[in-house]
Amino acid sequence: MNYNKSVLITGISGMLGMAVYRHFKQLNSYKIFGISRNKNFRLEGAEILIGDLTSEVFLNSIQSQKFNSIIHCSAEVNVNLCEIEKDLAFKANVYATELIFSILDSDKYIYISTDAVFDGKVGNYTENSFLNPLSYYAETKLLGEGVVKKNVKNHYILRTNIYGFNVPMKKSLFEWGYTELKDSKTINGFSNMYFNPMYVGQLAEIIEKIIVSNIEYGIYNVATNEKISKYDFLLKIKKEFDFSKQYINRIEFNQNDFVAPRALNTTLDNSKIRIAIKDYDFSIDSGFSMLRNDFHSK
Ligand SMILES: NC(=O)C1=CN([C@@H]2O[C@H](COP(=O)(O)OP(=O)(O)OC[C@H]3O[C@@H](n4cnc5c(N)ncnc54)[C@H](OP(=O)(O)O)[C@@H]3O)[C@@H](O)[C@H]2O)C=CC1
Ligand SMILES: Cc1cn([C@H]2C[C@H](O)[C@@H](COP(=O)(O)OP(=O)(O)O[C@H]3O[C@@H](C)C(=O)[C@@H](O)[C@H]3O)O2)c(=O)[nH]c1=O
Repeated sequence: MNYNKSVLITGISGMLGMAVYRHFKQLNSYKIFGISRNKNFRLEGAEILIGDLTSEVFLNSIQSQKFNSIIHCSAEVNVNLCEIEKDLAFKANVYATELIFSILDSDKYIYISTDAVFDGKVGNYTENSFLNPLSYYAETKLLGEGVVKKNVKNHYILRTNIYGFNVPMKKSLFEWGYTELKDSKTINGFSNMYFNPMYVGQLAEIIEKIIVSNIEYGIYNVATNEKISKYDFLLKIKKEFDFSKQYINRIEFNQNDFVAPRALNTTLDNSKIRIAIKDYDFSIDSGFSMLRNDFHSK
């Protein structure tokens, strides 16, 4: 098949990368490229380029390829690990971003950032709110934003907080909550930690809408409309997947139990993206219903 549009997805084997791949694949109108370090990684309908994004040699080897869009989903997302292994975090989240955005050629670039660039003291942050990352992971993601702005004008920086799942399951928030409840374990849910969780399938759809639109380049908060505590989010998982017998302790987050500092209220004001992308359902319930469908058909 001859496609006239191409998209490169970094971190295509990851939670968001796979959701983005699945979305673009079913559109059937894009030539899809993906980058993974895993030599055995294959995906139907995608050309997988094997390499490490921290390798200048690798990126130079694919430099002659021109893409219509690059969606940079790769990162080291283990927040506690980033706090301890700072070199690894810097290389994966800042240096790799510098190489990608300075070496690879594309009409549009998308960088996935995080709500953790804010310190969570007030919440309801806009794109212009005061930035104060608490953890080293969050600091590297913010440094990544700087690298993007420095290298290319035609960029979208999307600050978000996402949930989803990998096959086989890994350790992200939904995966952890689901697995613990399935194994009949009692878990602790933080009642004083707030966010606007967005399902990776929702974010994938929004990314496509951004690419095909001509909305202004820059920073966008891509979050759901509603604020929810992490405790209530876990309760939603319990309800949605019918773990009626399991118990979730409603407790307050205690920083002493965590290696890396965490922010308490990273809720984002999503007005800018809602005005730019009209007629999209930014509700948590819509994301959960997509999750339910994807999870049962996995
Ligand atoms: N998960 C979350 O809760 C949130 C995530 N984000 C952001 O969303 C984005 C996607 O996160 P998510 O999908 O959860 O992450 P995952 O860990 O699921 O996927 C990231 C992928 O990046 C790839 N990768 C990491 N380092 C390298 C490297 N040096 N070279 C090549 N590939 C590399 C890995 O693929 P492989 O091993 O195949 O090479 C991995 O599968 C990230 O930018 C993250 O910061 C933002 C807010 C919340
Ligand atoms: C929310 C929560 C987590 N936990 C435990 C289990 C969970 O795996 C671990 C970490 O929680 P979280 O996944 O919510 O927190 P964290 O690892 O800080 O998640 C972050 O991920 C990175 C990639 C981001 O970019 C951020 O936006 C942020 O959501 O803490 C609880 O015990 N109870 C809870 O209520």
